Amino acid sequence: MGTQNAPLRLTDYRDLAAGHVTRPVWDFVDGGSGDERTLAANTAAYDHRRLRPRILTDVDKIDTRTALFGTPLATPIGLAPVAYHRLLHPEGEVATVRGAGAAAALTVVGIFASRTLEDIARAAGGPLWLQLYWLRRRAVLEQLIDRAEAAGYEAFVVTLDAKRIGQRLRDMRNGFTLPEGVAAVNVDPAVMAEAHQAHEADSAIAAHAETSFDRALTWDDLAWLRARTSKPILLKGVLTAEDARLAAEHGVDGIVVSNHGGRQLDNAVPTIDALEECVQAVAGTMPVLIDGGIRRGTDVFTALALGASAVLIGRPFLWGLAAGGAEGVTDVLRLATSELEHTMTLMGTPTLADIDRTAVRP
Ligand SMILES: Cc1cc2nc3c(=O)[nH]c(=O)nc-3n(C[C@H](O)[C@H](O)[C@H](O)COP(=O)(O)O)c2cc1C
Ligand SMILES: O=C(O)C(=O)c1ccccc1
Repeated sequence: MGTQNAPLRLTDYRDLAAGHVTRPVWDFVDGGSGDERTLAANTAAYDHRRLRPRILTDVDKIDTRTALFGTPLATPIGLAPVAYHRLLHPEGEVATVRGAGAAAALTVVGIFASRTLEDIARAAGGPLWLQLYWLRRRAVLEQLIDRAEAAGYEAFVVTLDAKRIGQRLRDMRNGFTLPEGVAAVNVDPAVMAEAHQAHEADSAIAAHAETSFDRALTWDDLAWLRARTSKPILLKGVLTAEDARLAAEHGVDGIVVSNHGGRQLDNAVPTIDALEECVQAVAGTMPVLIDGGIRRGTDVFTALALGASAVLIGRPFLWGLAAGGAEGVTDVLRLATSELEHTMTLMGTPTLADIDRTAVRP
């Protein structure tokens, strides 16, 4: 009676979303790089993790609240930075943050957002962070940092696993280009125009990175960013203990264990398998977030048990956005959080602080 198609799990939103976007947009969102091995491995790596539930603990009340850098969050599940939300919904990032706000969840807005940082901030009901790619034109970065701070963005996430854009065969075959009216409106148009001229033949996405990203960047350059903001800085795309340790040594405030949702280096390690060595390397000195392949409350739980402070979801919220705009995003976040609550109840861990390494079989 009309409820047969009601989504009961995050992946049900995938089916709903498919009918709302064109084939090239679907492929851009759904696809990964190379043979999509890491894309598949991110979710598969959760399949064989086994949980160790405890009995006779008081789970009458379940509490998923947490905080990052002093900002309270209703849920440890936030939204990963994604370019061009207007590919999925006419309101784009404005709808996304309205939806996230209704769930009091964190949104990491992408540098290639398709709405202005200020419009997004006005629509937001929850905390916002801004993701940056390290553009060769540092003046553009500087301007973005100032604008973001003025608009109330609370932290910066620098994505470092995209020195070049991964070899995304689906986009190459589709000759993927941005539809009319979808653009990276926060980045100096000159940066984008340069990219366009230089690499007309590539997918529109690969073209950006080819000319505008700074591939010569090293650890020493982080001092430049550190000097430009007193807000927390997180590095996204860390997959090894070595780099987690270097991040801690270079004065950043957090890391995001990520392989870019299997869209960059194919055969990169699944993120849940990389998490523990990164957590050990920073030894409690900073929050460690993780993204990639999280599709279930049990996946969120596993990541928290292995030491993550919070998790980010990418494609699942895009499915919600495509299928139902702001409400769809809220629904996805609520469903994921209620699955986490369900897992916490059955695991015997009433608060996030009760979840530890012993909850997952080695
Ligand atoms: C369509 C799409 C666009 C993305 N754009 C960006 C981006 O601009 N910057 C970034 O740091 N990560 C980007 N990502 C990667 C996400 O931040 C995140 O790492 C990934 O989606 C997590 O995996 P999941 O989709 O399996 O949850 C993008 C991912 C997707 C699916
Ligand atoms: O598609 C992506 O994953 C991504 O990170 C990106 C990079 C450059 C421009 C647009 C998106």
